[in-house]
Amino acid sequence: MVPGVSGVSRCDSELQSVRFEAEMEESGADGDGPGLEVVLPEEGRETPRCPHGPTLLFAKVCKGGESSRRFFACSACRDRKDCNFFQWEDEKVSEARLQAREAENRAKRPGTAQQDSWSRFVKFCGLGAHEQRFCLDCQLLLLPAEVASHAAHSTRLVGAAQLRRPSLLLRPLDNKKSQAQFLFTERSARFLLDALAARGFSRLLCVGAPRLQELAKLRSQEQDGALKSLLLDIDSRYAQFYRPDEFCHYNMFNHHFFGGEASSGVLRAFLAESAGEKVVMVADPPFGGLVKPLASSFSRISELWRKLQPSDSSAALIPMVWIFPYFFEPRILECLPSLTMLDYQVDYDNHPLYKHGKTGRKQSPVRLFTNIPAKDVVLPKDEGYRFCSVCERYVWSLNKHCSKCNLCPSKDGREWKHCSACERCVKPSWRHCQACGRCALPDHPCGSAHAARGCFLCGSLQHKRRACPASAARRKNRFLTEGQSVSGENRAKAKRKSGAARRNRKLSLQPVASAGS
Ligand SMILES: C[S@@+](CC[C@H](N)C(=O)[O-])C[C@H]1O[C@@H](n2cnc3c(N)ncnc32)[C@H](O)[C@@H]1O
Ligand SMILES: [Zn+2]
Ligand SMILES: [Zn+2]
Ligand SMILES: [Zn+2]
Ligand SMILES: [Zn+2]
Ligand SMILES: [Zn+2]
Ligand SMILES: [Zn+2]
Repeated sequence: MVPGVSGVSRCDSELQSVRFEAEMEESGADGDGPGLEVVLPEEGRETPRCPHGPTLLFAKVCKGGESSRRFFACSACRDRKDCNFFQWEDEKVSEARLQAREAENRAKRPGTAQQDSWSRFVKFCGLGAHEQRFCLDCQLLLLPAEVASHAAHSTRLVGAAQLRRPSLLLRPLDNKKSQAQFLFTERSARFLLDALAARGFSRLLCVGAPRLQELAKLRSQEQDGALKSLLLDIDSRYAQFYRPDEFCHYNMFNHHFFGGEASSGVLRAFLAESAGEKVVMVADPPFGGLVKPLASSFSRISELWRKLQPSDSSAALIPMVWIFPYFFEPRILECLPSLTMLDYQVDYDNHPLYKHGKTGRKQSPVRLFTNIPAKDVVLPKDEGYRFCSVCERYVWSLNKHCSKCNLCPSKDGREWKHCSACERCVKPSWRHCQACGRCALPDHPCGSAHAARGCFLCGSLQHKRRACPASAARRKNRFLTEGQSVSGENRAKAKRKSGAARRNRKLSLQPVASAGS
């Protein structure tokens, strides 16, 4: 059976959404407003399942804090083509439909167990050089008996070097033709590995970071296996290249292991063996904005790690590096307050925009969020980073320390300037507007409702939605909420029913994080 490439669809709209967020951020919009929210249920409450594991519960937040009829949808796929699961929260589902759904979930579950993939790989490695064929159409290493059935496909010979670099061999996942599976440049991957090795970490848990895993493995082979790594990723093509203890087919939006107990046991064993060895998690999720479900999964990994540590361990979170755009900083810190954002700009080989060395808008917006003390993560001087002894962290060259704010204020890599009226540093393109009483872009809609916009829920100008007491009360209800965009016919139906389809289409590109300014 051909290992399926299970739906990784969040990424295509990510590029759009990241661009849009950058624009929104530039315009000073803060991302508060009406939107779809993910509601993480109380522990123990089961949600219906799609082929990608437990679904998430979505609610549309309306003005006044009311939320509309809630529905379940796929946690991993944004595109209906990849997963069209839809169910109203209060919908009664017939036994027949439940059974049909079960059958569909089973059928769509990738059929190749990790162990089978590994024995195929061992067989493949034992073949002669002229027999080692990879099918480009099916993205599959072919055993001799399978070659005939791929005769009409494009295939190529692969050697040991390619087998060690699956991220170069496999086509980066995309959908709607935009590049989606953004792979680290050698510069960024090498920096991460060096920085973590310098802190004494010898076990690397790569969540959604296949290239980091393969470079860690190569490095380990050069260093007598000193570095151990485990990859958790939804892209099951990687199963072809790794031992069962090196890869788990995993959904990071709901902490779901497609391989069941056997697979979650691999993570447990990896974390358990780490007693005495320092383990670090590096996660590079798609930039879609599901911060709270991600934080929840990372917290569950942390919980497992903590239980396996010697009893004197009091750390709440596993040492981690969460790689995400800087404008998600408020959202990430709201969920995991022990993380700090570092100035290091992560760049990607196959990203059309964000390349190292560019300036202004072309700089990568992707940063590291970590609970490793910032002063211990040495950012490379030759790339333009320096140490700020007041802030006790390494910062980007243009991030100048402001003595009035007493910090290095820049988030986006540009040099920010202090506004004495606002009593804070702002982006270089902003000007202080007397009418609005705050800094904004020169062409902002001055004095309009937009400029003076207060809390979306209660209308107060004193706070934004996230700080609204109404919103806090909702959270007290032991639900976590999260801005999220959803697409798909069924979901669009839900929006139309609530009379907001047009507005929400706009919202599907709306930032869920504030600009951090
Ligand atoms: C932005 S790419 C990061 C790749 C990383 N920069 C590297 O070079 O190793 C996102 C990764 O997350 C994976 N991914 C996407 N959705 C996922 C999900 N729901 N659960 C787990 N992994 C997912 C993708 O397959 C991809 O490998
Ligand atoms: Zn699904
Ligand atoms: Zn094929
Ligand atoms: Zn400083
Ligand atoms: Zn300042
Ligand atoms: Zn100002
Ligand atoms: Zn104004």
